[in-house]
Amino acid sequence: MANGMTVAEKIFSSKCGRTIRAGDVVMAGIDAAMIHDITGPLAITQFWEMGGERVFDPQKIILLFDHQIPADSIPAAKNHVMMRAFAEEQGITNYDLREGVCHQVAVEKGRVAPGDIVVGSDSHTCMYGAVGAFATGIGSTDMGFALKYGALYFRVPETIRVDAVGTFGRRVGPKDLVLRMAGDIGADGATYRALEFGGSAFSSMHMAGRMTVSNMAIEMGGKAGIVPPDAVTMEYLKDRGSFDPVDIAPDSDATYLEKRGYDVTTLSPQVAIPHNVDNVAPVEEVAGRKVDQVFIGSCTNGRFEDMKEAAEVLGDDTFSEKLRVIIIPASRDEYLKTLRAGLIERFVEAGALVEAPCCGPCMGGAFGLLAPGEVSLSTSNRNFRGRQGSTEAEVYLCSPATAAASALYGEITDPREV
Ligand SMILES: CC(C)[C@H](C(=O)O)[C@@H](O)C(=O)O
Ligand code: SF4
Repeated sequence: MANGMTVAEKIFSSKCGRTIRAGDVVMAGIDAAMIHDITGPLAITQFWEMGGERVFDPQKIILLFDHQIPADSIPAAKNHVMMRAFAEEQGITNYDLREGVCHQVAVEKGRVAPGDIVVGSDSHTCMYGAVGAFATGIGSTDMGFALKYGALYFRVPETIRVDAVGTFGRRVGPKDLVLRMAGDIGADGATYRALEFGGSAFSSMHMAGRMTVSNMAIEMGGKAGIVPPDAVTMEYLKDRGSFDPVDIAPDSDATYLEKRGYDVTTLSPQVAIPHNVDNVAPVEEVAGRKVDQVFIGSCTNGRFEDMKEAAEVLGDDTFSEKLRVIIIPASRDEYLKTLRAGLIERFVEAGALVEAPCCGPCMGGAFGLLAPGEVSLSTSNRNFRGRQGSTEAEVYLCSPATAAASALYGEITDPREV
């Protein structure tokens, strides 16, 4: 039997100071805990109900506002007031009303380090696996406990290893790869497993792409989605904080529950078809379907690289008048990069509604809701019934390139043909 360890086993072993294997149940310390404007108030209430007076470490709590910012209702505004009062009372300084989507901000501000164990009261917390953290979403009761004690019980997950080799073709990229994975693994195929990503296609992938892939681990049921840290990770993190080097590279003889391989050279743009994230087909199969709204943004695909990908497809053209195009860089930093590159002007000129950093229409909470019968094409991560408004509406998921190409014609379009 192999004796080597996976990244997840290495992270837990290093945190617990002894050998930890998949299947072990351990109480592990938390390096960071993230709450946002929707789940934060619930977690804070749980914290109080557990007799919480002071949080375990104000420096390790991250508090962000993104789902309903600016407030779209009086209850949302009250939540914001409660969250701010909590931050001030507890001396939490890692909080900001203006920065953007929680996951993007947590990573770009250097709040998460390789080898960390991080929890967030949001399912896409798994995105921090892109910098080599074991990061996972938890419920509000667990978060109340984590805020108070700074530790939680974990059952260390078994790992599914996914290797990708090859070079992406023109206008094909990480989102197409992760949609294909979701199609193959299934929406519950990795339930309570860690996904560990590797291979040459990952080594040469920018951090934005790694974040896209790790972000969607939960869409396969994954507890975590980890890209072992390498030179690309350290380069990304170098100006964002000081990080101790950690040796968490998986062993060559690590025990995996399953191994999967992809050659991205032959991958075509992929689309998730309503109403399941694993109902995935190559774009050719759905090309021509009429679209009423295109959304380019979210924690999945709201980074500058995504904006650039969309802008390259747009070129000097104009978006179709037959649909609404909503573009939202995921954070203030990503917005500024997009602005300074002249892309905001280009998008607005082309007819897009460019909004300030927030979750936007991703989960149909704040704005950009769909009417019955309407069709959305979105670079976000979920397309279940009712996700972006009416339960009678349809949501397709795709890459920024496919979204931009489709926005040009008002129908699902293969970006390689633009
Ligand atoms: C509101 C929050 C609990 C939710 C999540 O956990 O993912 C949201 O961010 C989403 O994408 O559906
Ligand atoms: S952008 Fe979408 S998926 Fe990401 S945290 Fe916000 S609502 Fe959730």
